[in-house]
Amino acid sequence: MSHHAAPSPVGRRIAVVLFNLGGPDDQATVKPFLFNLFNDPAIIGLPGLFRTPLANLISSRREASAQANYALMGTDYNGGSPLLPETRKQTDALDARLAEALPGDTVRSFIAMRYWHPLTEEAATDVAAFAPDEIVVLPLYPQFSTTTTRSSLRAWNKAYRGPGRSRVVCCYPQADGWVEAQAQLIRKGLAEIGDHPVRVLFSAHGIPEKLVTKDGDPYQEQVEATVAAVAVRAGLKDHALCYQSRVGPLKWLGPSTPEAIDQAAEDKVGVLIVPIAFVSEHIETLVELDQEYAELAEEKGVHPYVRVPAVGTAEPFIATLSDAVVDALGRDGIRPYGPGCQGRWKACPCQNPRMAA
Ligand SMILES: C=CC1=C(C)c2cc3[nH]c(cc4nc(cc5[nH]c(cc1n2)c(C)c5CCC(=O)O)C(CCC(=O)O)=C4C)c(C)c3C=C
Ligand SMILES: [Fe+2]
Ligand SMILES: [Fe+2]
Repeated sequence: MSHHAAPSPVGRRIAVVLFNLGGPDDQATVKPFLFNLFNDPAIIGLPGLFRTPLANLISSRREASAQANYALMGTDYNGGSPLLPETRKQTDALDARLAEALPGDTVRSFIAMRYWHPLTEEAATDVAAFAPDEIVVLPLYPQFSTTTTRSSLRAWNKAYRGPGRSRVVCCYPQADGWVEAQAQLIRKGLAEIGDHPVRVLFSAHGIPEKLVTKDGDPYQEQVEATVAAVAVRAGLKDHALCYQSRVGPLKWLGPSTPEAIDQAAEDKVGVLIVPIAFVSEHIETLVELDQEYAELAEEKGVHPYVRVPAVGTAEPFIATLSDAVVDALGRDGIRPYGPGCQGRWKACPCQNPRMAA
């Protein structure tokens, strides 16, 4: 780890651009947020002529139930998403760490959300005004997917018209601090549970299966790589991977998280559930995992059902983000951070230019 680099004599201006999905600010912005999501060709792969009316239809149809789900997170978030405030905590921690790691440079993080404010286009304007010498693009998605990181990368490349030399971190599925942060949280969860027989259930956000089989999306491969690394680090005996948040008519990656909970019921084990593709708390952890699936587990007699928090500002995770920035400044192009894929992930953007553009 290289977070105590020598002071830079040049005093560079460095912009770190962090990608995430974004979430509504309040109940009124749930629908336009959903519209932006479903109008993304990375989410619905149809020409705009068909996609845009469909996005209108789906966002209207889902509005009321999505609003109700956002409201379940309580009044702290105005009936909207905690994603932006949680992401700000991470950028504050990252800026503090980078100020130490790169003394003499002026480093600033910018949040670029894909579907709600601060949108990628706004971040691009802010970064241009900062007039950086160097730009490091760093997704808050450890695993690369065409639906998340590539979609944001395309939006960023289209929007950014300012100065600076750019490097892109495509992914960091096995970065040391990321894996360590997960392992620490799991050990703590297991200690709280004590002697009950329990399965560690890694739950990742799903994607349609054909993105992997037909389009070569490396997401599944990279999620599996994270799970393998964390399972070794935490010394797990009984663990499984499943996929949550299925939407729409297509076949998604499986097994689904509800199916995995059924399996735990059959096997008469409790569940320690671990969000493995999200780095902060939001509707998919606070509502789907903590409320919907907790109820399902209760119904099925899966006990205990305990959920590990997302890594958030856990020290080893912020160290990974900071080290990834320092590492990226020392090389060119688009690369993963951490134990490199060394060609193991065929579709990794560093091997496969089609994935990166
Ligand atoms: C690894 C992260 C994510 C992947 C991959 C992803 C793919 C994906 N998502 C949808 C549809 C929805 N996602 C929604 C919310 C949401 N998704 C992610 C992350 C990934 N999505 C996050 C962090 C959030 C939370 C935002 C928040 O407000 O807190 C939603 C809206 C909420 C809901 O109604 O459940 C939808 C819809 C698809 C279709 C997809 C891949 C094709
Ligand atoms: Fe999603
Ligand atoms: Fe790679």
